[in-house]
Amino acid sequence: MPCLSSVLSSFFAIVDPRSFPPLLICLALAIVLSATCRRRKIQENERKDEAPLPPGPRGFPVVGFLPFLVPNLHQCFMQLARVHGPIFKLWIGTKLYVIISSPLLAKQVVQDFDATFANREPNAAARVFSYGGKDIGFAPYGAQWKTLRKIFVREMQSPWNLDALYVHRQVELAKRIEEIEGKVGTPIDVGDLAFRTVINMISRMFWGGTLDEHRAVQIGDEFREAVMRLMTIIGKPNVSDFFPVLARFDVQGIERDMKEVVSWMGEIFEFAIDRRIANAGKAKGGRDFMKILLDYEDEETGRSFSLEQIKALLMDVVVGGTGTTTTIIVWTMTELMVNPFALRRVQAELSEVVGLDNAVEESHVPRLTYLHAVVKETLRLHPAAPLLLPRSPIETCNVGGYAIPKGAKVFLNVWVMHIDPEYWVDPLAFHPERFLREGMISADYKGGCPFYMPFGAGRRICAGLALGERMLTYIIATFLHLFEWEPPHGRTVDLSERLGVVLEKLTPLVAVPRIRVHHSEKQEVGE
Ligand code: HEM
Repeated sequence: MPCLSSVLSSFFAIVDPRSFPPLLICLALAIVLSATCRRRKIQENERKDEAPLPPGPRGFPVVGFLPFLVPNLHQCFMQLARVHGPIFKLWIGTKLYVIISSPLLAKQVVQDFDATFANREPNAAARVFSYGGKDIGFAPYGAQWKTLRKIFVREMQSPWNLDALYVHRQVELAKRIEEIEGKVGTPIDVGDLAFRTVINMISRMFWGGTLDEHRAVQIGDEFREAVMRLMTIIGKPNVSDFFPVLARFDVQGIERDMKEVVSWMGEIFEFAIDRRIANAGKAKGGRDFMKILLDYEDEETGRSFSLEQIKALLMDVVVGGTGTTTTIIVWTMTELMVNPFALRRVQAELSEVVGLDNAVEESHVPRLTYLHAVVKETLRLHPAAPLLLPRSPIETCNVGGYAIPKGAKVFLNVWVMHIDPEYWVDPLAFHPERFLREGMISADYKGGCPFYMPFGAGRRICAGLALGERMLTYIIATFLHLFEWEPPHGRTVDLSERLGVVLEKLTPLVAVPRIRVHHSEKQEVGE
């Protein structure tokens, strides 16, 4: 919900007061009444529970803190934490938001009270996106979420299955390499390149090569367009979320726009599912993701996944998996371009482990120790989701001596924890070596270290971690092994950031590739 301060202006721009005075008066009354009732109810509960609500800025009547929020919420929340402390609250309309900025309190949420906080409450756009919470990312904590997540994490992304699907990642990466070779010496938008690599890898792992090449390429392109549109819609602040009483009016048309894109993507998914069923048995490279979903039958009830559940999961993967992975590829390349010493060290390691006569294989990746440290350091400074995905406790819970009421939206500002000087030496410096020290062994991606959680933690930790990590390291290693990357003549690389749906670079990373290892010496990809 970036740039929330624009909500009111866009709201009043849509609902012209001169043309709808009675409607406007009714809406205003409804807002005031519902805001007052909701806050009073929560404050009464507070008296009953005795624990106070966390401190926080006062804001205006009715709209609360809404007019004061600025873009780059993670930074805005850091400033507020300096004044109000490591746990503070904000009222925005009738919704209560709680922001946690200290590893010790975050640990209570994702470890001590993990089950209570493993719930999510999707906003209006996310409800449409997830077919009413039938996916993994926005589903409430419960049996349906557990089953889908179990199949996705344990079966679809088991090491065995990911190994079996390696050929698809290899084929897609080889295509991008050919493309880069055709553009050597000319500037390339690295974000666009990374995005196309990731989305095509993901699509191919789903359809398992059962679509003909032309249609597969077309689907990749269509997804790219749809994902971009979806990201813009999801990122728009929505007055329906702050005043649920207004949700039925969809005053900004956000739900309407979301329904349009979701139904468009749904049609592509249905086409691919039909083709997958028709081509059963023809898939190459192991059990593709779609087959696992289509074959699933619950052991006790014999029930399979519904079409909507499958489409909702596909939305998570196509949208949740691409933006995050792409932005981390871009940030890693950016950091290496401004830190030539680290770049030289990564490339020296690649020369040693992979060899100058070979292409990178995924089997090389576990031995690229320094590259892993570089990626970890990038994820520390530029976590793709700096506030994670908001949690919503299923019952009122006491954290750090404060009550977090049932239904409040809780953000963990991991970005601030990743640069907390109490836990990190010289926290703002890009220094991958810190992850090679012995004491840092616990700072992995599994969420056990409360001051380092780039993939989240607890039951709701990223469900695509295994796949995301594989794609990320394989793509970066290949780009850096085969090519040298430099900014175009006279241009510098900057590190400014922007929080949209993910934390991305404010300006695109444009770089000029030059051959480092020659194509003729590379291994052929066997499709
Ligand atoms: C570098 C890549 C990625 C990063 C940094 C990343 C990060 C995250 C984070 C921070 C969360 C929220 C966790 C929390 O609230 O505790 C999340 C959730 C999620 N991610 Fe990822 N992610 C990445 C790649 C992927 C990929 C490739 C997929 C799918 C193939 C994926 C699917 C999901 C899903 C489904 C959830 C929701 C989990 C749930 O609510 O149970 N992610 N991710």
